[in-house]
Amino acid sequence: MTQTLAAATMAAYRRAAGCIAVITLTNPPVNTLSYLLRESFYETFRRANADAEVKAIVICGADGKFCGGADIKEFAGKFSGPSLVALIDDVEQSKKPVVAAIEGMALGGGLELALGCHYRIAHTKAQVGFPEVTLGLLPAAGGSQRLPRLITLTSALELITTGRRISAPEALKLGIVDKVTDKNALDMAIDFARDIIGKPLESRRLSLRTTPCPPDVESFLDEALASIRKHSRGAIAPLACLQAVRASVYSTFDEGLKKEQELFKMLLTSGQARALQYSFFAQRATKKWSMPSGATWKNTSARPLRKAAVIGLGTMGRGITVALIKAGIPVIAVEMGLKQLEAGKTVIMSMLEKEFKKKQLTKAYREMAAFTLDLAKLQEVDLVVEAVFENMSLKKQIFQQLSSLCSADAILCTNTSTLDIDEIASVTTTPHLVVGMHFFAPAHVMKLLEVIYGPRTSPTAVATAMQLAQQMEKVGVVVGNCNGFVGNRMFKLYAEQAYFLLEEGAIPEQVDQVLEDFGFPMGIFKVSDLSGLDIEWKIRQEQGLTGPKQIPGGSFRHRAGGRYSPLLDILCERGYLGQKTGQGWYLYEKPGGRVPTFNLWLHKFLEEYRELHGIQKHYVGQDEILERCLYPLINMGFHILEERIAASPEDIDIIYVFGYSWPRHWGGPMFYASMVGLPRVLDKLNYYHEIHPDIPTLEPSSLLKKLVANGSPPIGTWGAFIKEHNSKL
Ligand SMILES: CCC[C@H](O)CC(=O)SCCNC(=O)CCNC(=O)[C@H](O)C(C)(C)COP(=O)([O-])OP(=O)([O-])OC[C@H]1O[C@@H](n2cnc3c(N)ncnc32)[C@H](O)[C@@H]1OP(=O)([O-])[O-]
Repeated sequence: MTQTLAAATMAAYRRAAGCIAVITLTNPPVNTLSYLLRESFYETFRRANADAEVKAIVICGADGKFCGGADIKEFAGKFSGPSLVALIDDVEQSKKPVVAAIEGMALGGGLELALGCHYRIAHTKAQVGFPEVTLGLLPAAGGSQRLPRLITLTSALELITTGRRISAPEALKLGIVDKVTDKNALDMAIDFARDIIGKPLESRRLSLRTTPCPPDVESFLDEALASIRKHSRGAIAPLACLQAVRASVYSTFDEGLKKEQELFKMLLTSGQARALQYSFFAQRATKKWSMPSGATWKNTSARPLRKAAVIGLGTMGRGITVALIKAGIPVIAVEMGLKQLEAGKTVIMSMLEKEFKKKQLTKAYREMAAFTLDLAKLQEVDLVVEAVFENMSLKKQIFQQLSSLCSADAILCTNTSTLDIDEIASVTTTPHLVVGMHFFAPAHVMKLLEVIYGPRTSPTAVATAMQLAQQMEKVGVVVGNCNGFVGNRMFKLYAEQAYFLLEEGAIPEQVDQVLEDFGFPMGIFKVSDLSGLDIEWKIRQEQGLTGPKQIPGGSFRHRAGGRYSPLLDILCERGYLGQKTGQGWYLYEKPGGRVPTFNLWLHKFLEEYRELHGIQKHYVGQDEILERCLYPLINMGFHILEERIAASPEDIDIIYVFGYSWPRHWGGPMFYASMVGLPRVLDKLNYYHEIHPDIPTLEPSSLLKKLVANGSPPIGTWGAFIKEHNSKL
């Protein structure tokens, strides 16, 4: 019965069952309540209300989607047209019963509109929620006042402050919707509307209710405040959401609405809301990948994947196997030795058990995982992910074998985090099918996937990897081939500066505190302890910076053409590898311990180290810690853009938000730079470079200098700027 309506933005009007007006929100692709739709809705709703033959009204959305909320793009401009608050008030005050028929989704303003209706009928597959907080906002069309009046305060607070989207059956349990159907929600809503004609509506108007409260509401709200403060990592929207919900408890509905508006205006003009909304669109933009050859997501098709293989069942290989199986792709998991195979199998099966139990999936996942030592089995797979140690000769050896064992059109992926994709591809007979798939640990949990193309990688291989990312519910970002690609190449400078700061007088606790106050869940030294210092140590060895393969020519504190901090190497040589050995930058109660405590040995060692090397200790303040750690990383981001390794600043930012826990409310490193102001970033880099001329990575990139010289254009125009100036840079 749901009709496909014309693609014009409008609130379409029709009559059903004689006396029911059906208003269809129509604004593809997700029926956002844009200015045009609000204007049209205002007129259409009045028409339905004024028509004496109409006895009840049903509101639905075109193409099986009720409404995706306010149009986020409009937040950046001047507000015009009828306000959503007033429209929803009209709906609630209507003397005729109004029923929302929710299919697809009712999010943000869409759910607020539904809450203004007297009844809500939802399709069982529909989702509802208030995601505003994830955009740095709060539900500001009465949602923060109506929801707590409808359901328990605990649930309302949880949904509004986290932005969690819930299924229709859960919404029914909580009392947000009145009925759920697995048939056509619109048909049901029309029948329902006919049945309630003439019934009293007062009790259905949520604005007339009071918020039901738990007995000791004050301490409940205080506890909620403390918990939000602890978990919000500096984000202001969750706290504003709490304040709005609090107003629903202590104020009248109208006063609450006023408070909601006040808080909304404050949030809207905050940098955090801009950053989060930028991040929303940036995430979607990464799907629209392109390669320098002109190949894009639009003109390239992915290969179908029926079966995959994973080689190497260490931590990464195990996570990747689970991620593939969760995405419905059967996997042949390969190891070189029986012991490793058995160990990998045991862990993978228990991970799968947990995953499938958690999601209550009944799939026969056991049959989707096969374990073998026999590489010949790889003949039957469409894609292989190699996940062995970060060692070039080992990887080359494996790819050579793959090349002769796999079918001629199998996509060959490497999970390297730093190594040259082209060199790996060079040993195969199908270098066009070799592509990097850089997963982040734990691979079955972390959302990011860097998809790396070498100079010979075909668009089909990239499209297939990106398609696979989507199938695994990951955020894929296509990047070019260079040492460390985008994420690790930038991260290296962040870590490096942190070590330099220790040499110059800082302590790990201080550095970590500043980074955590900025919004990282963990400071760099805690992260290093958690992942194990030896990971970086091995990479340094592989790069010839330390160890038996060290390239001659450097000195103790100067290698590879610049300053070098051997602190991490020294700790590793002494066996201080982090949590797993009970000591690293911090001290732990035992090997495998999780709680970092003050490491007296390290503090003494740092003093001795400075003395031995004649390093003048200086006071390292908060600003210096933040600027020294973040600005060189950002500077490398500009190099990466300039070299076209990343196609846009959005790609870099999404890599950082999803792969490196960059606080989302700061948008990502490149957006953060634009917020701080490019001239400031440039000045500070110049300043630090002058003080530390032996750290070449502090020297500002030519792109940064050029952008500043051209008046620091907005981030959205950097792509065009780079294209235009690339030849001159
Ligand atoms: C006073 C106001 C108060 C109110 O409380 C505030 C709000 O409501 S705040 C809003 C609260 N609402 C939200 O936060 C909901 C945000 N939206 C979503 O979560 C998902 O888009 C949704 C689940 C709806 C569909 O998922 P899916 O099927 O995977 O599809 P997709 O994700 O790929 O999107 C398709 C295209 O639509 C675009 N677009 C989407 N929504 C919006 C929007 N609101 N605006 C603008 N554009 C939007 C999106 O950019 C993309 O464009 P493109 O050019 O094709 O790349």
